[in-house]
Amino acid sequence: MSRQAGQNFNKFVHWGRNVVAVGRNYRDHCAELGHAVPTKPLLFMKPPSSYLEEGSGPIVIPRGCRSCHHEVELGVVIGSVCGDVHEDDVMPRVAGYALALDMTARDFQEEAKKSGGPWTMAKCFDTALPVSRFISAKELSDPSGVKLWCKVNEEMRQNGSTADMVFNIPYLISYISQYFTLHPGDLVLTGTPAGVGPVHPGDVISAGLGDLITMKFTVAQKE
Ligand SMILES: O=C(O)/C=C/C(=O)CC(=O)C(=O)O
Ligand SMILES: [Mg+2]
Repeated sequence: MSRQAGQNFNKFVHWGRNVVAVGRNYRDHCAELGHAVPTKPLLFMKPPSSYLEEGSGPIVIPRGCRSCHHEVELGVVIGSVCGDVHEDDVMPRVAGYALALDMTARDFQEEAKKSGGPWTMAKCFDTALPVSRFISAKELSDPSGVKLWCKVNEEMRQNGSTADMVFNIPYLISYISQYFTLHPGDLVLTGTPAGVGPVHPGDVISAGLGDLITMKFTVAQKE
Protein backbone atom coordinates (compact mmCIF):
# COMPACT_ATOMS: atom_id res chain seq x y z
CA MET A 1 0.00 0.00 0.00
CA SER A 2 1.49 3.39 -0.99
CA ARG A 3 1.89 6.18 1.56
CA GLN A 4 -0.99 8.11 0.01
CA ALA A 5 -3.20 5.02 -0.03
CA GLY A 6 -2.28 4.45 3.58
CA GLN A 7 -3.32 7.95 4.57
CA ASN A 8 -6.62 7.51 2.77
CA PHE A 9 -7.16 4.21 4.46
CA ASN A 10 -6.47 5.93 7.73
CA LYS A 11 -9.31 8.40 7.18
CA PHE A 12 -11.62 5.59 6.24
CA VAL A 13 -10.66 3.73 9.33
CA HIS A 14 -11.33 6.67 11.57
CA TRP A 15 -14.83 7.51 10.60
CA GLY A 16 -17.03 4.56 9.95
CA ARG A 17 -15.99 1.17 11.06
CA ASN A 18 -16.41 -1.10 14.06
CA VAL A 19 -13.88 -1.12 16.85
CA VAL A 20 -13.52 -4.41 18.72
CA ALA A 21 -11.44 -4.26 21.89
CA VAL A 22 -9.80 -7.11 23.77
CA GLY A 23 -9.51 -6.84 27.56
CA ARG A 24 -7.16 -8.49 30.07
CA ASN A 25 -4.78 -9.65 27.34
CA TYR A 26 -1.55 -9.05 29.31
CA ARG A 27 -0.75 -11.05 32.44
CA ASP A 28 0.84 -8.08 34.24
CA HIS A 29 -2.28 -5.95 33.64
CA CYS A 30 -4.55 -8.76 34.91
CA ALA A 31 -2.36 -8.92 38.02
CA GLU A 32 -2.48 -5.16 38.69
CA LEU A 33 -6.29 -5.20 38.53
CA GLY A 34 -6.56 -8.43 40.52
CA HIS A 35 -8.06 -10.59 37.75
CA ALA A 36 -7.29 -14.15 36.72
CA VAL A 37 -5.75 -14.49 33.27
CA PRO A 38 -8.66 -15.25 30.92
CA THR A 39 -8.93 -18.61 29.19
CA LYS A 40 -10.64 -17.07 26.17
CA PRO A 41 -10.57 -13.51 24.79
CA LEU A 42 -12.69 -10.95 26.63
CA LEU A 43 -14.29 -8.66 24.04
CA PHE A 44 -16.09 -5.34 24.10
CA MET A 45 -16.78 -2.61 21.54
CA LYS A 46 -15.93 1.06 21.21
CA PRO A 47 -17.90 3.28 18.80
CA PRO A 48 -16.28 5.05 15.82
CA SER A 49 -17.50 8.31 17.40
CA SER A 50 -14.87 7.84 20.13
CA TYR A 51 -11.94 8.23 17.70
CA LEU A 52 -9.65 11.20 18.34
CA GLU A 53 -6.98 12.07 15.81
CA GLU A 54 -3.74 13.63 17.02
CA GLY A 55 -3.90 17.41 16.63
CA SER A 56 -7.69 17.55 16.56
CA GLY A 57 -8.23 18.47 20.22
CA PRO A 58 -7.84 17.14 23.75
CA ILE A 59 -9.00 13.95 25.36
CA VAL A 60 -12.06 15.09 27.30
CA ILE A 61 -12.72 13.30 30.59
CA PRO A 62 -16.48 12.70 30.68
CA ARG A 63 -18.76 14.59 32.99
CA GLY A 64 -18.79 13.11 36.50
CA CYS A 65 -15.77 10.87 35.95
CA ARG A 66 -13.28 11.02 38.82
CA SER A 67 -10.78 8.43 37.55
CA CYS A 68 -10.00 8.38 33.85
CA HIS A 69 -7.20 5.95 32.94
CA HIS A 70 -4.80 5.70 30.00
CA GLU A 71 -4.37 2.25 28.40
CA VAL A 72 -1.85 2.14 25.55
CA GLU A 73 -2.62 -0.56 22.98
CA LEU A 74 -1.67 -1.85 19.55
CA GLY A 75 -4.61 -1.57 17.15
CA VAL A 76 -4.87 -3.91 14.17
CA VAL A 77 -6.55 -2.52 11.04
CA ILE A 78 -8.40 -5.11 8.98
CA GLY A 79 -7.68 -5.02 5.25
CA SER A 80 -10.01 -7.67 3.84
CA VAL A 81 -13.08 -9.50 5.07
CA CYS A 82 -12.48 -11.95 7.94
CA GLY A 83 -15.38 -14.36 8.43
CA ASP A 84 -14.52 -17.61 10.18
CA VAL A 85 -10.86 -17.23 9.25
CA HIS A 86 -8.27 -19.80 10.31
CA GLU A 87 -5.34 -18.41 12.33
CA ASP A 88 -2.93 -19.22 9.49
CA ASP A 89 -4.93 -17.04 7.11
CA VAL A 90 -5.23 -13.95 9.31
CA MET A 91 -2.04 -11.97 8.66
CA PRO A 92 -2.54 -11.52 4.89
CA ARG A 93 -5.88 -9.92 5.77
CA VAL A 94 -4.28 -7.27 8.01
CA ALA A 95 -3.83 -3.90 6.27
CA GLY A 96 -1.82 -2.36 9.05
CA TYR A 97 -1.83 -0.97 12.55
CA ALA A 98 -2.44 2.09 14.70
CA LEU A 99 -1.16 3.00 18.12
CA ALA A 100 -4.17 3.71 20.33
CA LEU A 101 -5.21 4.72 23.81
CA ASP A 102 -8.20 2.83 25.18
CA MET A 103 -9.21 5.67 27.52
CA THR A 104 -11.28 4.25 30.35
CA ALA A 105 -13.49 5.92 32.92
CA ARG A 106 -12.36 3.48 35.61
CA ASP A 107 -14.86 4.62 38.24
CA PHE A 108 -17.72 4.14 35.75
CA GLN A 109 -16.31 0.71 34.91
CA GLU A 110 -16.14 -0.30 38.59
CA GLU A 111 -19.76 0.77 39.01
CA ALA A 112 -20.76 -1.29 35.96
CA LYS A 113 -18.84 -4.31 37.18
CA LYS A 114 -20.58 -4.14 40.56
CA SER A 115 -24.03 -3.99 39.00
CA GLY A 116 -23.22 -6.53 36.28
CA GLY A 117 -23.89 -3.90 33.62
CA PRO A 118 -21.97 -3.32 30.37
CA TRP A 119 -18.84 -1.14 30.15
CA THR A 120 -20.39 1.29 27.65
CA MET A 121 -20.20 4.40 29.85
CA ALA A 122 -16.60 3.59 30.76
CA LYS A 123 -15.22 2.92 27.31
CA CYS A 124 -17.36 4.71 24.71
CA PHE A 125 -17.37 8.40 25.55
CA ASP A 126 -16.34 10.96 22.92
CA THR A 127 -12.51 11.11 22.61
CA ALA A 128 -12.09 7.73 24.37
CA LEU A 129 -10.05 6.42 21.43
CA PRO A 130 -7.04 8.61 20.60
CA VAL A 131 -5.17 7.06 17.65
CA SER A 132 -1.98 7.55 15.71
CA ARG A 133 -1.73 7.67 11.95
CA PHE A 134 -2.19 4.46 10.01
CA ILE A 135 0.93 2.23 9.97
CA SER A 136 0.94 -0.11 6.97
CA ALA A 137 1.71 -3.83 7.37
CA LYS A 138 4.80 -3.19 5.28
CA GLU A 139 6.11 -0.65 7.81
CA LEU A 140 5.50 -3.03 10.72
CA SER A 141 6.22 -6.42 9.23
CA ASP A 142 6.35 -8.23 12.60
CA PRO A 143 3.85 -6.93 15.18
CA SER A 144 4.53 -9.81 17.58
CA GLY A 145 7.44 -8.27 19.49
CA VAL A 146 7.13 -4.53 19.33
CA LYS A 147 7.58 -2.21 22.31
CA LEU A 148 4.73 0.04 23.35
CA TRP A 149 4.95 2.73 26.00
CA CYS A 150 2.94 5.54 27.51
CA LYS A 151 4.16 8.56 29.49
CA VAL A 152 2.15 11.15 31.42
CA ASN A 153 3.89 14.52 31.74
CA GLU A 154 7.11 12.78 30.65
CA GLU A 155 6.88 10.18 33.43
CA MET A 156 6.95 6.60 32.10
CA ARG A 157 3.76 4.81 33.17
CA GLN A 158 3.51 1.84 30.76
CA ASN A 159 6.43 0.12 29.08
CA GLY A 160 5.48 -3.22 27.55
CA SER A 161 5.90 -5.45 24.53
CA THR A 162 3.33 -7.08 22.30
CA ALA A 163 5.35 -10.28 22.83
CA ASP A 164 3.58 -10.52 26.20
CA MET A 165 0.01 -10.78 24.90
CA VAL A 166 -1.94 -13.73 26.31
CA PHE A 167 -3.63 -14.30 22.92
CA ASN A 168 -1.67 -13.25 19.85
CA ILE A 169 -3.04 -11.35 16.85
CA PRO A 170 -3.80 -14.33 14.57
CA TYR A 171 -5.57 -16.11 17.41
CA LEU A 172 -7.61 -13.03 18.40
CA ILE A 173 -8.77 -12.21 14.90
CA SER A 174 -9.55 -15.82 14.09
CA TYR A 175 -11.53 -16.08 17.35
CA ILE A 176 -13.50 -12.88 16.76
CA SER A 177 -14.22 -13.88 13.16
CA GLN A 178 -15.92 -17.08 14.29
CA TYR A 179 -18.65 -14.98 15.89
CA PHE A 180 -18.88 -11.85 13.77
CA THR A 181 -17.38 -10.86 10.47
CA LEU A 182 -14.65 -8.23 10.44
CA HIS A 183 -14.59 -5.84 7.47
CA PRO A 184 -11.93 -3.62 5.89
CA GLY A 185 -11.29 -0.63 8.12
CA ASP A 186 -12.43 -2.33 11.31
CA LEU A 187 -9.99 -1.86 14.17
CA VAL A 188 -9.10 -4.51 16.76
CA LEU A 189 -7.55 -3.18 19.98
CA THR A 190 -5.34 -5.88 21.46
CA GLY A 191 -5.30 -4.97 25.15
CA THR A 192 -2.99 -3.04 27.42
CA PRO A 193 0.11 -3.95 29.45
CA ALA A 194 0.54 -3.02 33.13
CA GLY A 195 0.89 0.53 34.40
CA VAL A 196 -2.55 1.96 33.67
CA GLY A 197 -3.41 4.95 35.82
CA PRO A 198 -5.35 8.18 36.12
CA VAL A 199 -4.88 11.36 34.11
CA HIS A 200 -6.03 14.86 35.03
CA PRO A 201 -6.98 18.05 33.18
CA GLY A 202 -3.83 19.73 31.84
CA ASP A 203 -1.82 16.50 31.64
CA VAL A 204 0.06 15.62 28.49
CA ILE A 205 -0.04 11.95 27.46
CA SER A 206 2.59 10.72 25.03
CA ALA A 207 2.82 7.19 23.66
CA GLY A 208 5.01 5.28 21.26
CA LEU A 209 5.29 2.10 19.26
CA GLY A 210 8.83 0.81 18.72
CA ASP A 211 10.71 3.44 16.75
CA LEU A 212 7.82 3.86 14.32
CA ILE A 213 5.42 6.23 16.03
CA THR A 214 5.11 8.69 18.84
CA MET A 215 1.92 10.63 19.53
CA LYS A 216 0.85 13.26 22.04
CA PHE A 217 -2.53 14.33 23.47
CA THR A 218 -3.54 16.82 26.12
CA VAL A 219 -6.29 16.16 28.65
CA ALA A 220 -9.32 18.31 29.49
CA GLN A 221 -12.42 17.87 31.65
CA LYS A 222 -15.99 18.10 30.41
CA GLU A 223 -17.79 20.70 32.53
O1 LIG B 1 -11.46 -5.83 34.33
C1 LIG B 1 -11.20 -4.67 34.56
O2 LIG B 1 -11.30 -4.21 35.69
C2 LIG B 1 -10.74 -3.80 33.49
C3 LIG B 1 -10.50 -4.29 32.29
C4 LIG B 1 -10.21 -3.46 31.15
O3 LIG B 1 -10.43 -2.24 31.09
C5 LIG B 1 -9.72 -4.23 30.02
C6 LIG B 1 -8.97 -3.54 28.98
O4 LIG B 1 -9.46 -2.65 28.30
C7 LIG B 1 -7.60 -4.00 28.70
O5 LIG B 1 -7.12 -4.91 29.36
O6 LIG B 1 -6.97 -3.42 27.82
MG1 LIG C 1 -8.03 -1.74 26.99
